[in-house]
Amino acid sequence: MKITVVGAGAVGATTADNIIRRELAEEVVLLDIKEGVSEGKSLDMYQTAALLGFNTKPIGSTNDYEKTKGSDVVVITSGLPRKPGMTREELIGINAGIVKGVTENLLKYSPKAIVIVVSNPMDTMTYLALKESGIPKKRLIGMGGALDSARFKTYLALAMDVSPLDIHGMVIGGHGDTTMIPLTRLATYNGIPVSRFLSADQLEKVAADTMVGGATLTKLIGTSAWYAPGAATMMLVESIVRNQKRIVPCSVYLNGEYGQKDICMGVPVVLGRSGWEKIVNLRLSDAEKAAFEKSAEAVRSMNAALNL
Ligand SMILES: NC(=O)c1ccc[n+]([C@@H]2O[C@H](COP(=O)([O-])OP(=O)(O)OC[C@H]3O[C@@H](n4cnc5c(N)ncnc54)[C@H](O)[C@@H]3O)[C@@H](O)[C@H]2O)c1
Ligand SMILES: O=C(O)C[C@H](O)C(=O)O
Repeated sequence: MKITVVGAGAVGATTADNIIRRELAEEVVLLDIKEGVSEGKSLDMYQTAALLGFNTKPIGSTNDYEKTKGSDVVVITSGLPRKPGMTREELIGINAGIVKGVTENLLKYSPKAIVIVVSNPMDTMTYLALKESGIPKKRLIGMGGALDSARFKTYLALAMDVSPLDIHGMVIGGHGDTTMIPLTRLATYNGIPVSRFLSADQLEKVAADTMVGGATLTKLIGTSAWYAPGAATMMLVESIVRNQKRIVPCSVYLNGEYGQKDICMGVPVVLGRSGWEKIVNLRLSDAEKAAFEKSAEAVRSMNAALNL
């Protein structure tokens, strides 16, 4: 198994680090345009092997795609992160060009790879990667819902003062401050609805905090987050390479599912060795359906800005 991560910045390096620690491949290539950075970070990571005990080898590459040849899974994290006060959508101008070029290069050397898009605005970058590359839809996955769901579970666990491990819940819709849909109605504490433990006001606050989870961290840190994004991306890679068939909300191309066509946005999918294997059809309430439609409208208007 060979995995490539493009972008050796905060998210890319953290993703690669998590992947090698869990030995999800024999080789992990980390590629960046900045001279020496991916080589340096890869060597630094490999120097933890003797301390942490793993055998996966990280390989750095300064923009040399030959080294990525034959990758089974490729992850795209290259692109600008937002600064405090910005929306993810404001990154579209610069990141569209980066994602387009990187996708082309990756598929030239790894035409059969499963592609995971992380760069923001993620749903639109996933759509762009699909339209520009023509890659089969089941091999293209946008990472956002896994992270948003982890934040949702964390805020629920904090409000209930319990372990996040015992919380189950999903966030679907777009990966934007106003487009996410935390599915509070379906969230449980080991199978027991969370509404048995938290008031409607508390649940509303958890949902609101989840939606601005990325913005909150960006304001605190000065740039966007990387620990949970890197772990969430690794979790997608793990479900794919170990064929775990986990159900994870991911941004995938919809062709009528959830009432939407020709758009990539977050819905629960089963992730296995061939990519996303099927879309799980949740029975949404009328309010959730309306929120999904509103979210799709916003994602669609962002896609229109690509002028494809
Ligand atoms: N989808 C999500 O849930 C999620 C979560 C966190 C971050 N993000 C997004 O991921 C992206 C990266 O965030 P970050 O914090 O790692 O940023 P960063 O600035 O730390 O790293 C980005 C890296 O991309 C590299 N890069 C730029 N153009 C490139 C190219 N053409 N080829 C190869 N590498 C190139 C840069 O040199 C830099 O090292 C941002 O767009 C951010 O908004 C998405
Ligand atoms: O918030 C951001 O801009 C980065 C990422 O999408 C996140 O949710 O952490």
